[in-house]
Amino acid sequence: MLKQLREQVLEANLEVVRRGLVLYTFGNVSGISRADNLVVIKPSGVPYERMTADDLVITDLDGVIVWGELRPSSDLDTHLHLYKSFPEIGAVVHTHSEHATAWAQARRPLPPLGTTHADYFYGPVPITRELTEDEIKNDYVRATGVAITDAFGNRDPMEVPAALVAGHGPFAWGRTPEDAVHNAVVLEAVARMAMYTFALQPNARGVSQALLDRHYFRKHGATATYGQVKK
Ligand SMILES: O=C(CO)[C@@H](O)[C@H](O)COP(=O)(O)O
Repeated sequence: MLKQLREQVLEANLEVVRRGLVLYTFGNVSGISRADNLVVIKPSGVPYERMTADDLVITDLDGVIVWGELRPSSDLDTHLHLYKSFPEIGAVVHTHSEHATAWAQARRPLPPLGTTHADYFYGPVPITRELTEDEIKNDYVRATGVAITDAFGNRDPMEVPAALVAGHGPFAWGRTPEDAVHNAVVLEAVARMAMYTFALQPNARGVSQALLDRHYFRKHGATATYGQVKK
């Protein structure tokens, strides 16, 4: 079932390890078939070096397992909430990559300090609110997704395809599993650069709106000019 998507999701899970974003079994990647309303996600706690496309789990948007032998990732309900709230996304990546997690633990949004950030994220990467005790006790995983969507309000999640979950770590997303991993890798890089920047200059300021616009829209949207014209 959904063999091609399972292979893409497996490859994305392996790529976050190769890129140094994931230790042991931390983190998880999923992808959705919008045509079928089915989600393919990593199994919980299975070492990446042993994982195959047959170990992945397929669920519906209510989390009911429709294919697979193993238990799905323990973060499944966060992924499902993001798919239901952000209809344009096709994949979700969660890691505990060190620099992005440091910002999440510091409860600080990640400001756009330079053009590397502006090429991918049209403004600050938001930090979520603290969850209530009730949310933590009764529904932590889904509430994590709700806190992410609360942090976006009316902002377009495709313009800033990531969020930092307070006291936890980063989530990133994209149109495909490959695209979502790319965003997670860049998020970690800009989080690291921002830490160095503040170490060197504690009063560092963000890029101007003009520079943010120039860099973001050269790569995204109808006016994009970056790269090659597709033939
Ligand atoms: O953030 C967490 C747990 O809070 C996860 O990243 C786990 O560390 C990985 O869980 P599985 O996806 O293997 O269930």
